[in-house]
Amino acid sequence: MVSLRGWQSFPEQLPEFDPDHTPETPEELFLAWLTEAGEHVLAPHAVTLSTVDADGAPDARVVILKNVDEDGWAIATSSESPKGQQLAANPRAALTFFWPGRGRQVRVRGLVVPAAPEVSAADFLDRPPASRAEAYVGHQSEVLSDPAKLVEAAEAAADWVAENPDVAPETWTRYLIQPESVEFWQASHDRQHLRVRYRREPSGWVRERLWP
Ligand SMILES: Cc1cc2nc3c(=O)[nH]c(=O)nc-3n(C[C@H](O)[C@H](O)[C@H](O)COP(=O)(O)O)c2cc1C
Repeated sequence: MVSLRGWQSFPEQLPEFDPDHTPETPEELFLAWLTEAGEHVLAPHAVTLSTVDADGAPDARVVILKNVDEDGWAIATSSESPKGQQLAANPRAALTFFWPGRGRQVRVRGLVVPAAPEVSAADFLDRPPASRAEAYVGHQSEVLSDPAKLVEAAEAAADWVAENPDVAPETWTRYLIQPESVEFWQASHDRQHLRVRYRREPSGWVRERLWP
């Protein structure tokens, strides 16, 4: 039996965070934390996307954050994937970033809207050819009973992309998570972890400290 005790969670030296002096918007603070994390950890833009299926059961997987601006926090995937179908039925999601090397977590909850088709197409065409071909392979999360079929489909997808470099599949979708709340969590070695939540109100963002 592997012992799960005694493993170190965070480095000795944790970054500074002053919860009483935060920017007005969560996007500003997030981008500062993301940039800082990028100097220390791999894939700082990898994020757990949680959705809910038609039976109300939660589901979660890691995706890549593509952008953050006033339109929302962007991720991209196939609308035919399980997560795409879940978002069509229930357009709510959570994003969870965790950067152990910085002792930081960011949690985003909100509504999800698909970006305009031309934005999704631009997202797709911006991908390297191998990533575009990967998307054309399709069948994401279906059972693969014969691995030879994947090799065949990958070759056909690569040929298709080479012959159609300007075409994007209609199913490729950029989704925008529009936050209702964003919480920042900073580990502290005295266990009085610092938490600040931004909550969207009609008048703007409300910032509040949370008990750890
Ligand atoms: C680091 C990392 C990044 C990933 N990025 C994406 C992504 O941006 N889009 C995507 O559809 N899947 C991405 N995946 C794969 C997903 O985690 C998942 O396996 C796949 O999308 C199927 O999810 P679903 O069955 O819930 O739809 C990534 C996986 C990892 C580990």
